[in-house]
Amino acid sequence: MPPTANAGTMPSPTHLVRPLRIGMIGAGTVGGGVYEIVMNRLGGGSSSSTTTRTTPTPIITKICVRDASKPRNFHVDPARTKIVTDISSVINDPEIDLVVEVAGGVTFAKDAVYASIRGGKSVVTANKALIAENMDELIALLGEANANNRGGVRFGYEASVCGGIPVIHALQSCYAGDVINEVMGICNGTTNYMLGKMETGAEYDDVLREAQDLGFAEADPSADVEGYDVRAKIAILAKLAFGVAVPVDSIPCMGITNVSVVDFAYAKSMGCTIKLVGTAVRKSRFGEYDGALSVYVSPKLVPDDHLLASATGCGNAVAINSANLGLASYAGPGAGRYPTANSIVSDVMRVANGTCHAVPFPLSRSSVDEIDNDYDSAFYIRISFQDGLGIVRTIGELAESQGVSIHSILQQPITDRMAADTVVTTESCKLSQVKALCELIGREEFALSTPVFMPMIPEY
Ligand SMILES: NC(=O)C1=CN([C@@H]2O[C@H](COP(=O)(O)OP(=O)(O)OC[C@H]3O[C@@H](n4cnc5c(N)ncnc54)[C@H](OP(=O)(O)O)[C@@H]3O)[C@@H](O)[C@H]2O)C=CC1
Ligand SMILES: N[C@@H](CC=O)C(=O)O
Repeated sequence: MPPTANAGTMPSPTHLVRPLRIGMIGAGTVGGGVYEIVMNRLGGGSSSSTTTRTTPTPIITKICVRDASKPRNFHVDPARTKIVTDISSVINDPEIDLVVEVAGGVTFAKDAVYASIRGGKSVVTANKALIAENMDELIALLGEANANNRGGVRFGYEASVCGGIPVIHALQSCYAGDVINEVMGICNGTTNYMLGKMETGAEYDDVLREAQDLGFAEADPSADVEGYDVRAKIAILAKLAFGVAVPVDSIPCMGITNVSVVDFAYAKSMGCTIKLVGTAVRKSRFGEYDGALSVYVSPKLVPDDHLLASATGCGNAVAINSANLGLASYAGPGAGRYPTANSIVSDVMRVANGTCHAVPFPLSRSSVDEIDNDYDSAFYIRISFQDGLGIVRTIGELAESQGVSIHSILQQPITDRMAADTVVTTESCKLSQVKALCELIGREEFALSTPVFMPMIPEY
C-alpha cells in the first residue's frame, strides 16, 4: 500500500511508494539545514514524485514562517515548496504526512504540534522546552492519536537534546536490560563555547554575541546562560533514563552568569576547568545508587582529565553510568545548523522507514521511588571580601554552624585589601546547607557580595 496521508510509515517492500510529504514550521538556523539536506541530499528536490524504493523519499512541500518576505540564507525551490505564514495550511493539509517543528517556543509551537498529532500526523521536533514542560501530556496525546490512527503517528525528538549527538536514540534503544544510575552532561553548546573562550580571557558579552552569530544560542539567550535550556534537556534525559517526569520548575538551576575569570584561575590551580552540567543521579542510601533521584543544573568544577572536560567549542558530552554497561560517553557537536539538522533528518528517515520508536519514552514505570533535588556534593565557594581581622575564623564558624565541613582553603596573597577573595572547598554536603552558608557569609560586614558556589567533581 502507498503511505496514506496519516501514515508515511511501514511501506510495503513490493509496492510503489509515494514521497513522504513534510510541512516544516520554522526556517531559521535549524530549518535551513533540514531543508538543504532533505531537498538536496536525500532527493526531495528531484523531479520523480514516486519511488520504487522501500523507503519513501522525503519532500518538504510547505514551510511556515512568520515573515514570508524575509530573505533566507538557503535556497527554497518555489516549484516544490510553498512558503506560508498561516499555520493551518500546514496542519490541516491532508497531503502532509509529517510536521517538522523547528520554530521554537512553547505557545505557538505547542498548539501546532498538538494539532498535528491530533490530526494524525507524525511530528519531528527540536523543541526541548516544549517537550520538557509537557512530557506526560505528550505521551497521552500520542497514545490517543495512535489509537485513532492505527498506530501510524510517530514523535521524533533526537535534536532536542545535545544537537547532533544521538543520545536520545541510545537511551531509547540500548538500555532495555540495564539500570541507569546517573546521567551527567554538557548539554548546551552556547555556554560551552562561552566558558571555553572565557577561560582564555575573553569577555562575557563578546563571546555571547559570537555564539549568537554562529547560530548556537536560543532566540532569547537567557535560556542558555541562565541554565533553563539545560534544565529542559536534563528533564528529558531523566525521563528516558529513570522513567519519571521531573517538573522543570522543581529542578535547581544555576547558569553561568556568576562565573568569572577569577573562578577559572582558582579552578586551574586545582587542576580543573568549569563546565555547565546537567545531572540526574540516584543518591546512595544503604548501597550505591539505591536512593532518591536528584536532578539539577549548575556550573561544575570538572577535573581536566574527566571526560566532560574534553568537550570544547559548541561540543556537548554526556556520561551515562549504568549497572551493565558501566560508564559510557556520548560526545559531539551540541548545536548549530547542520549537526542539529542531521538529528532532525535522522528522525524523519526513521519515520519514513518505519523504525521511529512507537513509544517516545520507552520506560513506562519510574525506576526510582522518590525525587529529592536537595543534592549532595562537594562544593567550591568563592568569597569576595574587604580585608580585616578574623575573616577566615568567621567563615569557619559559619560553616560549622551549618554542618559544613571544610576540605580546603585557597587564597592568593592579598594585593587589594578593599577587594580580595578566598576560596573554600567543602566535604560532601547538601545544596541547602551550602546555600544557607553562603547567605550567612553574604550578610557579614566583610562580604562584598553573596559568595558564588558550584558543585565539584569528584564528590569525595
Ligand atoms: N540553533 C541550534 O543550534 C539548535 C536549536 N534547537 C531548537 O530548534 C528550534 C529552532 O531553533 P533555530 O533554528 O535556532 O531558531 P531560529 O530563530 O533561527 O528560527 C526560528 C524559525 O521559526 C519561525 N517562527 C518562529 N515563530 C513563528 C511563528 N509564530 N509562526 C511562524 N513561524 C515562526 C521563524 O520565522 P521567521 O524566519 O519568518 O522569523 C524562523 O524561521 C528551537 O526549538 C531551538 O531550541 C535545538 C538544537 C540546536
Ligand atoms: N541553544 C542551544 C541550542 C541547542 O540545543 C545550545 O546552545 O545548545
